[in-house]
Amino acid sequence: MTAALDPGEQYTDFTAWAKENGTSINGIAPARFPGRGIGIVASRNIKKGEVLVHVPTNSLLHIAHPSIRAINLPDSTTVHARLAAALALWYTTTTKTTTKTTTKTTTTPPSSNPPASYSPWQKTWPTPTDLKTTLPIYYPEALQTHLPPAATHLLKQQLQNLNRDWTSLSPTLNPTITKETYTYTWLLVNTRTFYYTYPHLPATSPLLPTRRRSKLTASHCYALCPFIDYFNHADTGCTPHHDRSGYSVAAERDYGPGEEVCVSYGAHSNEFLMVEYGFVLDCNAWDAFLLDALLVPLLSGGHKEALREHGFLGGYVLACEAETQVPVVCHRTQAVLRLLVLGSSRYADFVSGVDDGLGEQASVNQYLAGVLVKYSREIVGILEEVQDLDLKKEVENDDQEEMVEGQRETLVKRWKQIQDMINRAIIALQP
Ligand SMILES: C[S@@+](CC[C@H](N)C(=O)[O-])C[C@H]1O[C@@H](n2cnc3c(N)ncnc32)[C@H](O)[C@@H]1O
Repeated sequence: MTAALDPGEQYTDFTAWAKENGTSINGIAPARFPGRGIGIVASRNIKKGEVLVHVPTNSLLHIAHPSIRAINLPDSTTVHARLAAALALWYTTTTKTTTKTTTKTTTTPPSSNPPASYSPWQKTWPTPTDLKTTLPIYYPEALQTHLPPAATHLLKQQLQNLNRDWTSLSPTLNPTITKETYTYTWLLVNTRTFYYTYPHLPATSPLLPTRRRSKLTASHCYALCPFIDYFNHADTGCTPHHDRSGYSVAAERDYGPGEEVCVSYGAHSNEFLMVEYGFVLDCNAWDAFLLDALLVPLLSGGHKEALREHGFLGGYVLACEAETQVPVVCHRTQAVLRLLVLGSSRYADFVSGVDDGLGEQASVNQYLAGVLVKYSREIVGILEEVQDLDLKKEVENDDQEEMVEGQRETLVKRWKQIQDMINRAIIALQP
């Protein structure tokens, strides 16, 4: 069990503020966990099923909140962009006032900003440096170019989304908001929002991002939840719940005093956690490695056409059996391997269910083992390259050097996890 440390005075103030605003906190407190920032610790014995925290609807921050609605932004602005713009306005106003006046640290943001009374919460957000230390979007290019393939793809998408939001909003934003500040608040939204379907609003409401609840997609369903945003992630943790009354978290098992209580952000692989949240878990039942970068280059144009027709092009997953940690490949991978090894007619029999494909499993396994052995050798080279990179030339001072060394450590850790998964799969594929 990792020791929980006193998080500091601003967290005591924040907890008092949350309670004053109707949040009920039961048997837990914020604490600092080395390597994980702030998390939530059990302050007494907790029984499975106990509600640990409830944040009332009027303390949640989402785009239907009056303070966010008051900010005049183009209709086409995404929910993510809208929240990030609000936090950027708020952050810029507060930090500007704070630096100008040494004696007065509070500020009254313009009426379009979230209420000044939110400032005890804001003071507990991770700093820009905290995010720079962990998130691959801030890695130097030398490290970014060595990300595993699925992480590279996720980072590209993240950058596209950020740039789309910034490009559409920057002409209308207050000029004091720089791209750097907007990137920071956009990433705060990315790492701290919870899934929210606006249950306090009627099913058809002009305040819903799609006017009708039935039309909502995941990209519309974001809310910031003060206090609940201090739960760190574990692969099996408490599941946050929301309804008309607000957001809550109940214990999914018993906890002892001093134990960290985590929620699950979802069934995410370590590559997803790394790009979206800036960490990888040592033990992750949902971890997986995408084999697309290994298998797709082996396909001919005709192969790709056939796979596309059946909806089987890409998405080839190597995962681990949750209980035994034995590597397993998904059905799509079994299909593409049959196409590569046995040809189109046997592949067609397999995908149509005429043939269960078990008769040729040994030769299919052998083929995949060969592909994985080759990749395992490549990983040895990638690890050497990453460890030998001269990152000193990427930095300006000792603090930044420490930061990039931490980034390198996470990247090396992830590659070693992939190497381990691949090597275990090679063994499991042997006859
Ligand atoms: C919703 S916030 C949780 C509170 C956060 N630790 C803080 O200090 O404000 C999500 C962020 O917490 C960190 N985090 C969450 N779970 C983690 C874990 N299991 N290990 C390391 N960092 C974690 C990551 O930086 C992530 O982006």
